[in-house]
Amino acid sequence: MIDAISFNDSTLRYLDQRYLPLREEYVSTRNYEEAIEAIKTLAVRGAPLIGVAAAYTIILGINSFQGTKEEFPSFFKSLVAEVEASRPTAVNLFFAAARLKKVYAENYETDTIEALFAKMNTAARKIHDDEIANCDAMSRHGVDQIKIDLAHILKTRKLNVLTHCNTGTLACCGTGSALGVIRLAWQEGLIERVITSESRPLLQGLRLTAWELEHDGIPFVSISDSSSAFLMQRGMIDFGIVGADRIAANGDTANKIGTCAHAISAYHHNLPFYIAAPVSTIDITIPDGTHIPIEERNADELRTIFGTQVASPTTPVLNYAFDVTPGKYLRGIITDKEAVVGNYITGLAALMEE
Ligand SMILES: CSC[C@H]1O[C@H](OP(=O)(O)O)[C@H](O)[C@@H]1O
Repeated sequence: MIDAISFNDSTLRYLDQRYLPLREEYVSTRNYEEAIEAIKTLAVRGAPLIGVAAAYTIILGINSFQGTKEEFPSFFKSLVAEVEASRPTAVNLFFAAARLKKVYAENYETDTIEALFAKMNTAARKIHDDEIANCDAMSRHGVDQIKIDLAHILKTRKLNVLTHCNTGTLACCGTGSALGVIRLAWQEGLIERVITSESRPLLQGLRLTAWELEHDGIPFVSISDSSSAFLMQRGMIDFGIVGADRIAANGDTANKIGTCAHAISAYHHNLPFYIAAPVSTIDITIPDGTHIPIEERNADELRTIFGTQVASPTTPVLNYAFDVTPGKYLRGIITDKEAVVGNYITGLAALMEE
């Protein structure tokens, strides 16, 4: 499997996704500020992987601490705040920070600094291990749901699936969320072809998902984001499945910009459209998608294409990195615990109580 991120010998190592597929460049760092910059610039990206990167970044930070035990609380508080400010939408980042803050709160008074740091290291590694395991569980639940919902097509042929952005190993550490479902469905002989939309402006679909699918030998074709409705109209897409950055209690889901258009088109053509995301992406504290903070990114991400100026430097731009798909457009939300279909308010609440 692709080695997207690892942490050994107090060193964070990651595959810099900004240069894929043309360059496979690994970076190793012990500097937490460099790690924060890697999250901000999408050198590492993808909601689950951002959570893992955030956890390891906090470990790099505490490893750099030189003060006394009494000085640690204020250092730790500002360190976590810096990490949490790196990207606002993917709730996994905050989930990971909360896990480490919990270790701190439960052990600071009683432990030595060394013992506390060892427990935080263990917690960070567990977040990583859990995200890898989540992929396998999500894939199983997702394929089982597809076999139910698309049985009428599977009687006579394999399926063509649309996916958006990148939700594979580069985003999830394991086999992937939506791409993990697609990978397992391919292994089980259910997939004819994957259609991956480019995912402007940073082209996670055209660059990263294409690279992962090519790596696996899975047949695919890349399309412009605006092509999906036309392909659905022509019967070239049987269902869609994408990842998520934050899922509200009612199933409204924030994901890469462009997702909502795909979902509405699928709904119009009566095609199933799924979200695949670990439970660590569900934010049960917010009732609906209007409460999800949507990251706005630098205008030059639109005005240029990987360093080449394509629009006037003064062109006004709106560059939202995510949009929110209302739950009513979703056939199901596939998680590592189960596939939630139908009433998301009760289904997601029940999931969080398990
Ligand atoms: C399973 S990754 C979830 C999510 O993360 C991506 O965003 P980004 O590339 O900006 O980190 C995209 O929204 C994926 O669907």
